[in-house]
This record gives sequence, structure tokens and C-alpha cells, in this order.
Amino acid sequence: MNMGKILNTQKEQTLSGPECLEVKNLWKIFGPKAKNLLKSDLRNVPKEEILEKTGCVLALRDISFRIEPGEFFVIMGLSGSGKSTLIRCILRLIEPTAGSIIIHGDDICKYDKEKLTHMRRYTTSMVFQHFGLLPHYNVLDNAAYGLKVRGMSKEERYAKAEQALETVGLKGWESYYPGSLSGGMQQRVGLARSLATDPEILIMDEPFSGLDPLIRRQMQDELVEIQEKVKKTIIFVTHDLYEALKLGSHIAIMRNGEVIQIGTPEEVFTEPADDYVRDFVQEASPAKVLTAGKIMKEPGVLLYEWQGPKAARHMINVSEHDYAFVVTKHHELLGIATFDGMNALIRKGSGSIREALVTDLPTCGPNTLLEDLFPLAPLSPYPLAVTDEKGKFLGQIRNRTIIESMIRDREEVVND
Ligand SMILES: Nc1ncnc2c1ncn2[C@@H]1O[C@H](COP(=O)(O)OP(=O)(O)OP(=O)(O)O)[C@@H](O)[C@H]1O
Repeated sequence: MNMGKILNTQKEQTLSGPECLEVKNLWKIFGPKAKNLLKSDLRNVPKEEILEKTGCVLALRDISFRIEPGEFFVIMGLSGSGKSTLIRCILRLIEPTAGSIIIHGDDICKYDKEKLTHMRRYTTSMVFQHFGLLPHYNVLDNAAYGLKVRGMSKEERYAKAEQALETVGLKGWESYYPGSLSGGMQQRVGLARSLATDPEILIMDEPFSGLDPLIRRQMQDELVEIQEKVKKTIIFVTHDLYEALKLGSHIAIMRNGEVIQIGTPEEVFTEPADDYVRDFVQEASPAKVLTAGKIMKEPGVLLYEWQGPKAARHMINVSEHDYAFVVTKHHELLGIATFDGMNALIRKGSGSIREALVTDLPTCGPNTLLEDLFPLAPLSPYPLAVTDEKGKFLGQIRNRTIIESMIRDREEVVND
């Protein structure tokens, strides 16, 4: 068990704030007199021994982690590892045997019925594996359902539901009924229903596992895009390591009721906590084969140093990003111009865009191996710049691209 890893990660996550969710020393034991069992120290007693001696099932053992606002937190584990029990405890659909769950600085394990109802209506929202749609409600009414429960007026809830349906790409499908939609579309409705309520924490329980592989990939890509837009805190449960690595900003890997590792996808790759993860990583990993030059992309916006701050601000503004790479006329990389930086220059009234560049950027060469990109990526909030030996800008690599390249099908990598 990689306890050191868990502790390190917890120490590193020093950000504190009332909005984050924290699970502290959570235990769940199913069976009679479960609480009594915890009077003795069960930390090192195997699950099987507990079952044999007491007839009780240990589902969660001393779980602790913290989720920061806006994080995409994936709980990954094989069947029976305790994922569902954990999220049911977080929603208090079942009672933890011991421990606390802190949301907004409050231990929700102490909430009465009224506070729990409020939390489930306003703070959290759940997307289910089997969609959970009402078959006799059309798409719009399904998407508006969470708001109806809150008692919101029809006009207001429809407006919010329409907006959420647009976010998930279902504009124009409002009057259809769930039965006439494909699985992928039904799950979009499920997602829209959750987004419409604007929850702080979106909990998704294996939402794509009922979908066929192609649709599933498409939904994963779209969820990443949606998350980049709405920036919700997402707790996503899956038994698929590929999906976990693709989606998560942090992943908690569960086995036998324990969290055996918490880390970023990069950490899971470089320091897999158990044989299952290690095998997957070795099997799938093109880290020692793929190079930066193979996975780099053209930058979203490229500016030249002679462009004025106003033109630069405009170009950044109309792009999907809030930054742009800036090069000389010989294409040497100078740095990154940000929207705020250009704004400040304009307010000052003069100056070339060189004056307001972020220049402290990690760069790599086109032949840098994927495995050597891992330590570079977290050094900057911007994509990694690929340059040749003369400093000429060749392309950019987003953090997510690094991970996606790691988990592409092996065959695809070999054929690259
Ligand atoms: N109501 C219950 N009574 C007794 N044991 C239970 C109950 N619910 C779950 N368990 C046990 O708790 C353990 C964790 O189950 P859980 O359903 O949380 O796992 P999971 O990782 O979500 O699995 P799956 O992916 O198959 O849903 C298992 O050993 C399971 O048999």
C-alpha cells in the first residue's frame, strides 16, 4: 500500500477553503453492530478475516482525501473495491460507520434531514449510469427536473434547462422523449439535468459505462470540453483506468475498500501503486517511444512581436484561449502574451508587446521523449513550447495531450 504517496499528496494539497470537499478517516462496515467493531483497531485486519469472524462486510477502510474546487476527481477501482459505497456515503444515501465528510466547512455526517435535502438539491448533483430519466417527460422537462423540485417557476427553469441542453449539444431536441434517443443522447440529457441546477459538486457514477466504445470516447472528449467551460468540481467514478487517466486531474485508486493511491495521471504513470496499474502502464505506455515532435500541435494563436497590443488583445480575445505564443520574424520564441498583459499595456498607453510577455517558460526539443515531458508540464499553466536548437518555435503541447498520448491504444502508437 502506497501510504507515503497518499500522505504526500495530502500535504501537497495545502490550499484550503470552505468550498472543497474533504473525506476524513471514513469507514463503512455493513452488518450488525458495525460501530462496535471499530472499538478495536481494524486497520490491519484483512477484510476476509472480519467477514469470517463477525459476518460484517468491510466496504471502506479509513479513507481520507481532499478535493479542491474545480478539480476533476476520479475514483477508480475494479468491481467491489468500494467506489459506489464511497459516493453513497458522500451523498449520505448510506450512513458511514465512522469518519467525517466536510463540505463547506461542515461535517455533513452531522446534518439532519432538512440540511441533507438542501445539500442534495443545491450543492451536489448526480449523473447516473443508467441515465435516470423520466420516460414520460420530454428532454426539456427532464433537463429542468432538478429545478422543478426546487420550486422554480416554469419560465425560469426552462431558460436554464435550454442553456444546459445547449452546453451538452442537444439544442433542438427539447420536445423529444428519452425513449427515442440513443444511449449517448440520453446521457447528455442526464448531464444537462445536473448542469441546469448549477451544482458545486457534480457526482458522476460510471456515466459512460453503458455506452458503446465509440460513443463513450466521444462523450469523454465532450465532458473534458464542458468541464473546461463550466469548471465544476466533478467526482467521477469508473472501473476503467483508461477513462480515469484520460479525464482526471486527480485520481484515487481503490482496492478492497482502501484508497491505495491518489495522484495526478502523471504520478499514476510514473509511480503506479500496484501491479494492476503497473501492468496497464507498461502495456499501454508509449512513454519511451513517442517524442514531443510527434504530439505537438500548431498553437491556437501565434503573434509576431511587431503586432500592437490592441491587435494582440483582439486576437487573444477571439481565440478560445487567453494567451498566445509570440515569436520574432525568424520564428524565435519570445514568450507568451496574455489577455491581461496586453490590457495592462493598452491602459499604460504605449509599448511593444515584448514588454508584457511571460518569458519564464519551460521548453523542450522535438526529440524529447514523452516520459521526459511529465516533469516539465506542471511548471507552467500554459502549453509546453517545442523549439529547435536555435530557439525557433515549432509547436505547442497541452498538458492533456501528454496524458492522452500516453493512453492511446498501443496499436495506434506503433502505427504512428
Ligand atoms: N448493502 C450492502 N450490504 C453488504 N455488503 C455490501 C453492501 N453494499 C456493498 N457491499 C459490499 O461492499 C463492498 C464494496 O462494494 P461497492 O458496491 O461499493 O463496490 P464498487 O467498487 O462500487 O463495485 P461495482 O463497480 O461492482 O459497483 C463489496 O464487497 C460489496 O459486496
